Amino acid sequence: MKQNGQLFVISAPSGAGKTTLIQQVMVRFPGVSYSVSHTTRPPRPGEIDGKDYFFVTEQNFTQMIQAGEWLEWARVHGNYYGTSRAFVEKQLAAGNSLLLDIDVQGARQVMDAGLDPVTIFILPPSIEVLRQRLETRGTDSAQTIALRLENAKKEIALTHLYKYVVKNDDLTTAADQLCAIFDQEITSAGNKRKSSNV
Ligand SMILES: Nc1ncnc2c1ncn2[C@@H]1O[C@H](COP(=O)(O)OP(=O)(O)OP(=O)(O)O)[C@@H](O)[C@H]1O
Ligand SMILES: Nc1nc2c(ncn2[C@@H]2O[C@H](COP(=O)(O)O)[C@@H](O)[C@H]2O)c(=O)[nH]1
Repeated sequence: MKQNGQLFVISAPSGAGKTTLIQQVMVRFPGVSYSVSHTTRPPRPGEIDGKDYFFVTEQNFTQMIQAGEWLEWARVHGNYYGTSRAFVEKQLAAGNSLLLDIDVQGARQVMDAGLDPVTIFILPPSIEVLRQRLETRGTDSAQTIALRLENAKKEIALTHLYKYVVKNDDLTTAADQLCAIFDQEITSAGNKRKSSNV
């Protein structure tokens, strides 16, 4: 596949703050588009179909697995999530850069797909802080929070797979660090393109 755009992959345990941080990156880097995932999870209050996720049935999702339509997919915290292969390939071939907010299982599939992603893991200050953030957000049941915290420990054990790790303790500091990574990677890809054109 011809690839001119850059692919950024961000993963984090649920509640670490990646959605909050990604919103800040999107404002500061309008040339990078957010890849809207598909999920079988029910929408949270305020979530919009087509903006936050494409909300699909389990039947639709599994049909798309069989048809090979996912670039990556995974069962995360009891629901299916996936990224459309056609969407990503079309955007990258058109020279557009994309940001994927996906879990560790999906990130591993993208790392193996030959798309040379810039991989970033957002780390919470501690499991206790993660619990407080999920409880304060108030979007998940106690049972869901317990499951997400258990999964967080397994995800944090895999941070070594990522090129960058950003700890989200103070929000402004973490957002600045994340933006510095985007700045550096976009500049470096631009320099590579220039030198290959000489
Ligand atoms: N640095 C921070 N300090 C304090 N609270 C924060 C910080 N970053 C995010 N939060 C809050 O923590 C909660 C979880 O953040 P957010 O929804 O962005 O997490 P997430 O990683 O996207 O979770 P999920 O994967 O479940 O969607 C939110 O209520 C958010 O406002
Ligand atoms: N493998 C994939 N993981 C995804 C995708 N979209 C989101 N996610 C991850 O799922 C969890 C839970 O998200 P939530 O919105 O239900 O809190 C989180 O880690 C996301 O990063 C995807 O397309 N593929």
